[in-house]
Amino acid sequence: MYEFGQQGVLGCTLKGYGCAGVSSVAYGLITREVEKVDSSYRSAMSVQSSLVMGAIYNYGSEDQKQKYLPALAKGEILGCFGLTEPNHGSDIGAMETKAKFNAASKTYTLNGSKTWITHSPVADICIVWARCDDSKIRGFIVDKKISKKGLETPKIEGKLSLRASITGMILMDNVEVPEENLLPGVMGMSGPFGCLNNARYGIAWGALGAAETCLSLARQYTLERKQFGKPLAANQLMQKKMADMMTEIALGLQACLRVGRLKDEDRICPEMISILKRNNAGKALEIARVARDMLGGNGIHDEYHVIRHMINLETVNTYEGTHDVHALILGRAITGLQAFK
Ligand SMILES: Cc1cc2nc3c(=O)[nH]c(=O)nc-3n(C[C@H](O)[C@H](O)[C@H](O)COP(=O)(O)OP(=O)(O)OC[C@H]3O[C@@H](n4cnc5c(N)ncnc54)[C@H](O)[C@@H]3O)c2cc1C
Repeated sequence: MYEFGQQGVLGCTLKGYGCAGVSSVAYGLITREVEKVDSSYRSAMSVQSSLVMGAIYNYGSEDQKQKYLPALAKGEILGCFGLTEPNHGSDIGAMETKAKFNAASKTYTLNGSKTWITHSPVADICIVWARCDDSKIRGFIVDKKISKKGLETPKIEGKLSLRASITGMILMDNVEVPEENLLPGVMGMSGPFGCLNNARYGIAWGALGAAETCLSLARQYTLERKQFGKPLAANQLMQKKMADMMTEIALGLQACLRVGRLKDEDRICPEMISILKRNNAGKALEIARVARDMLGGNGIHDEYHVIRHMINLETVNTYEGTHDVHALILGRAITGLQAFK
């Protein structure tokens, strides 16, 4: 993360606080390049940039911004974003984590658990979303230095996808958070969803980066590998597979470019992001699966990398709104009927 910080890519669309202030298209191009290497690295960048820095930048007080954003931008401290709970993933609006205000001590007491949280075991701060006494969802900066008592962030073991990214839980048993660590600028689900929208946009670009790597590896492999006396790539079937892959990648990138430009003009709606995230993550996963097959037995070996991308993309297709939940969001927009409530 420190190296990302040195390169200026963390929170790079934000203005001030040591951030680069580049366009959404530039941010997308960076996530694409990073995910060509591994989806875990892009996840690290997305969480720190969109989910943690984005939350503080958009909803934080000036003091919170001054205190946390420059250090997060340099990668000197690490953040995580605690939204998903053991009993609530897609239906996160029903979250159970509670925040109770104590007028005497001017603190909030947090109780509940979050799971599948990228970086929670190693994060310095956790953005935690919780339900307050008035039933409204609010965001908190849980600073591990300040709110130690009752806070645990165990690692989730046994993960076969995004193996270069550490994932854990956030367990809160009467954790005291000072009032000044409440994010004052937002109330309700628009808080977490605003952050997720930006992260999903980056994922849409990034997933195609992983797909591009899979196409490139499959191309190289089938050019070199000979069966039936000629390179595998000389077969029409192989060429059609690669033509389909390239077509989906090219169309997906064009859509990212268009939405990125609209985003910079503040002319997007969340459904545009749902189309992009759902299409590009789903298509990238399909491309990775086909590429894996094109490498035959070698395709399952980590030395050839395709299966690593494929298994990573299983997560990319699931987190930040599953493929099917984005379909339901689009279905609601098309019909006016909500199928998931
Ligand atoms: C590696 C990894 C990292 C993650 N990082 C973070 C993080 O940093 N912060 C965070 O808060 N979360 C994180 N997540 C959690 C992620 O966002 C959730 O896994 C995701 O939202 C899905 O929730 P769930 O796992 O509870 O699945 P569920 O919601 O239980 O869904 C299970 C299946 O049911 C389907 N489904 C759900 N509802 C409906 C419906 N109404 N109709 C039809 N089908 C439905 C889903 O599409 C899915 O196929 C991470 C997850 C992973 C795997």
